[in-house]
Amino acid sequence: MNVYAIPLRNRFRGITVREGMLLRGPAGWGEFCPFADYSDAESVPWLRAAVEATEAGWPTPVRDRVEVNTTVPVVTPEKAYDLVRASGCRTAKVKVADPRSSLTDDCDRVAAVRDALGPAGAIRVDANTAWDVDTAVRAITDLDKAAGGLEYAEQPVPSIEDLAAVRRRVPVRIAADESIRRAEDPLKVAVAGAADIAVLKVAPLGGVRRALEVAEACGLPCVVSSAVETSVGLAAGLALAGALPSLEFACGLGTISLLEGDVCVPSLSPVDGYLPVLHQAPEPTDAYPASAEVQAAWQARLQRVRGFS
Ligand SMILES: O=C(O)CCC(=O)C1=CC=C[C@@H](O)[C@@H]1C(=O)O
Ligand SMILES: [Mg+2]
Repeated sequence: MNVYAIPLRNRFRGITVREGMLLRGPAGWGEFCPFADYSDAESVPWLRAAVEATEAGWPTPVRDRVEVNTTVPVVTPEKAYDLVRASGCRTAKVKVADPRSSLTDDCDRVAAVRDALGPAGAIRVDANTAWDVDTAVRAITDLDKAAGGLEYAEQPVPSIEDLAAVRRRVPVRIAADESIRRAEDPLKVAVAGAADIAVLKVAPLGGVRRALEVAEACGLPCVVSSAVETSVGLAAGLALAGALPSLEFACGLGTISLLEGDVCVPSLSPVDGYLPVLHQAPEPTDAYPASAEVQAAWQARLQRVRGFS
């Protein structure tokens, strides 16, 4: 059992260091890494996903590689341009609506990403629930213009009803992320009608098999996205993307470059915009060990979450 602490290259989701635990079992390695804002109860699916990887392994895939997007944090337009060019990806997901970034900043970042991708590239934005309906309509309209066309806007507003309201008022596709991953029962979320695309993350949904059930239940095209894990957790995301019956859009699994380093050598880093579907997570090294204090805190968290399940 390893506990890692890996600095992020740029602040992302309000964090500057990614921490988590790597667990090993008969089927291989799994990753347990709920973000700090997930309660013990909310972390139960994250543990189930790790245990699926260590005890059961993953279902047989139907494809052997997955196209991925590069993820652009809240950075300057120059940096956004360089990140996209360096990624080799044809799709970029741009974080917007951060408290440290105005709509004009967001439009400038998105325009720089268009320059970097060229006209054939696809740009999606993710507002992580930050807007109300009117703000979302205005912002999506402006961002769509700055991007020369958006592929979709991810979770512009918090509630399903508001997603539906925004969707009726903009010509851009709407994707649901938090509405699914933070729902009490993701199998029962009625996103059809409120969104065009479902974003699925293996860990908060409780594993690859469970995420496949959510995909079937929601009846929407799916995009598999990471929870900014090491290559061990990314392999689980790739197992889901590999097993989905159909996959129309690039997946948000090209996130290893958000971290300063990885526990696996080589890393699951996209080549020419694609990642391979693996049958098991790659073997981690003990790189980026967390301090004794952080290790103890994760051991305690694991025990508490085990007690919940
Ligand atoms: O989807 C991607 O391109 C990368 C993953 C990503 O953006 C996220 C991962 C984990 C937590 C999130 O705040 C964020 C998201 O909201 O999609
Ligand atoms: Mg999102």
